[in-house]
Amino acid sequence: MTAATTAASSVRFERRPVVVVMGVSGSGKSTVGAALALRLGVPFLDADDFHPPANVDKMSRGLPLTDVDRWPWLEALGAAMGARADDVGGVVAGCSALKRAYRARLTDTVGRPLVFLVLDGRRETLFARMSARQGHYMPPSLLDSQLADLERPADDEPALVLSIEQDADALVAEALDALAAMTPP
Ligand SMILES: Nc1ncnc2c1ncn2[C@@H]1O[C@H](COP(=O)(O)OP(=O)(O)OP(=O)(O)O)[C@@H](O)[C@H]1O
Ligand SMILES: O=C(O)[C@H](O)[C@@H](O)[C@H](O)[C@H](O)CO
Repeated sequence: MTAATTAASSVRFERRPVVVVMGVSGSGKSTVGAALALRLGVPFLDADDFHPPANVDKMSRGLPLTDVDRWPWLEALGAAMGARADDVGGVVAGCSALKRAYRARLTDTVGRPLVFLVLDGRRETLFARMSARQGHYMPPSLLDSQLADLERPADDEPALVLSIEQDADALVAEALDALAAMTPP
């Protein structure tokens, strides 16, 4: 079942949803975000594609990113989200957005109301999914640093929380239901 924060209950989009699918590595941001964007008929932006090579190199070597590494990356993603939202009225991005300050920076850069869809679940589930995944630069050894950095959205942040202990289709269906209430008919 979807849990919505108080702030999320008052979000209304002018045209189509502007969404950040967030969570730690392995939570399903790319999988769920891409499927959700397809169903909404809006572009999908994967934050993985916005990292400078130095960030990817660092993560590949098993080193967690710092705030300094993440600010320019968040700003680049936020700017691209704002441009897509201006063009087509909505956009879905998949981005870890682990800390409150990162979400605030993204929101400021996008320059319009957005909703954070939080993919949350057990460490065991996350570790198993990261370990089973092929050909991704992010090693499972970085999961604990991701969980240590994670600040779950507070009640005054516009967020919907979804459990990853269900399949991706069910997650997308829940997200569509919740977003429908925020979108004009
Ligand atoms: N709800 C789900 N049920 C089962 N498997 C899933 C689910 N969501 C994602 N997966 C699988 O788990 C793995 C991690 O998913 P995905 O790559 O989408 O996560 P991510 O949050 O984008 O990770 P990263 O931040 O590291 O890029 C993938 O192999 C994906 O197929
Ligand atoms: O904030 C971060 O530490 C990074 O963005 C990571 O979360 C990766 O981008 C991604 O999750 C792995 O693919």
